[in-house]
Amino acid sequence: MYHLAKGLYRLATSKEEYSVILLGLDNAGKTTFHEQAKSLFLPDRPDPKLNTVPTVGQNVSTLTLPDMYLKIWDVGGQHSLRKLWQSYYSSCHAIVFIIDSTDIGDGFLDLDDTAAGTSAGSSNNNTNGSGSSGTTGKNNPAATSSSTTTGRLEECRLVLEDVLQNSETEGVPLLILANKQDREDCVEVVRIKEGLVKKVFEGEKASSIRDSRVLPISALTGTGVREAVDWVRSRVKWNKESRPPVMR
Ligand SMILES: Nc1nc2c(ncn2[C@@H]2O[C@H](COP(=O)(O)OP(=O)(O)OP(=O)(O)O)[C@@H](O)[C@H]2O)c(=O)[nH]1
Ligand SMILES: [Mg+2]
Repeated sequence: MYHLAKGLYRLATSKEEYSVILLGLDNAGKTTFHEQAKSLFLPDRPDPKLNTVPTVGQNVSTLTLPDMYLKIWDVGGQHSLRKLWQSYYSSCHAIVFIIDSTDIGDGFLDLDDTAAGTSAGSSNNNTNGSGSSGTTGKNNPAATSSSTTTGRLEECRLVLEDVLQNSETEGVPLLILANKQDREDCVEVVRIKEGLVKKVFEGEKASSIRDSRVLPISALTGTGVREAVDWVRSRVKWNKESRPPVMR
């Protein structure tokens, strides 16, 4: 009788739990984003700790959303730590890839384009982002020149491609966050979509076309963090047949 009652109680009170991993180069803003998400969605609404230090190892928290628990894995992005990421792939339900929009030059891989003789043409993916639908003078693609410094754009591309090419991430929803949009020197989200993201998706195997989106955020001010969590929430549910949640 006790076991039956316990079982019924568990059934009535349990929720689906999904896991999301935060990836991106070191200094991209993963831990800052994680802090803001915790302050919005942990039951005790803690103040975000914004004086972060580089992550070695992992920070984990479980956000409480109305219809699920969302477990966040915030891992270190330093070069030597990236090989550890793959151990999370098979159990994650979504990937959030965070980009420092102030450390990617002008946002276009123009040297690569010139060498390969390609342009950012139509790509075979369903990436659809939000944000402004035009470019400003400050980020006008026409102003691109091969002498423009590209920051860590190429590194970012290679790392993102490596994540997407791993068979264990196939079909997993991907949210790309163009972070640090509060800064004057940031590259706009539309440009990141048209440059880096389009390029990466052009290389993706047709079989692994995934649900994806690019959103602008400022992890430091918290702008866009709620929308990012909302997107992940809806997509892990849509994808639950491929990657079922655990009950908790
Ligand atoms: N201006 C601005 N600075 C930010 C933003 N997000 C993060 N930063 C700063 O960027 C630096 C790195 O942030 P972290 O969150 O520690 O970066 P990380 O991706 O966790 O770095 P690793 O743990 O080394 O992989 C810190 O100085 C943050 O304050 C943002 O949206 N705007
Ligand atoms: Mg960190």
